[in-house]
Amino acid sequence: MIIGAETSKNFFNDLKDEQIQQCGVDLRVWKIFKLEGKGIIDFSNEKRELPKYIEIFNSEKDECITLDNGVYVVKVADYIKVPKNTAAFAYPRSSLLRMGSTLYSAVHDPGYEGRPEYLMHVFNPITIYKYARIAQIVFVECKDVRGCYDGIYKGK
Ligand SMILES: O=c1ccn([C@H]2C[C@H](O)[C@@H](COP(=O)(O)OP(=O)(O)OP(=O)(O)O)O2)c(=O)[nH]1
Repeated sequence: MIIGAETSKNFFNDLKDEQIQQCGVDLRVWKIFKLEGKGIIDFSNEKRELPKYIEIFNSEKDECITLDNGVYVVKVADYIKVPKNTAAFAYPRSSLLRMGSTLYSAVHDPGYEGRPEYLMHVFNPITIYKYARIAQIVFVECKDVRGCYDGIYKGK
């Protein structure tokens, strides 16, 4: 079952009122990166390597950036704490889709905390202002959860 925003707003530290939606919470841009080089992914994570992240935008320092068509990684400004019996999924705001860009999200695991990073694909040039609301995250109750996330992305 989806956990509504009146509860899920408590999974964050300091949200702005505009971020609280009907059943989800809008997430703000913090940093945007271009990728340089290749990634390596395997079964055990032993060989796992991320590409180099080149920071091209930081909401703490920059007013806005215009992104040409391409692929970027976006790190959100909002620190999330996913409860133990809960998972979460982030979706692009429909306004972002209407502008010809999208975000791709993986699963936010029970027990994860941190500022998630999403893949952003720009199909039509877009100007992004600092702390722009670009995604909405929705939390769902989970049964039969097998432990909590304690991987390399926790707390970052
Ligand atoms: O699009 C997403 C979705 C999730 N997360 C956060 C929350 C999640 O709990 C954590 C790990 O995600 P996932 O389990 O998919 O990572 P992995 O590639 O399987 O790495 P690990 O081996 O650490 O599980 O990253 C993101 O940053 N971006």
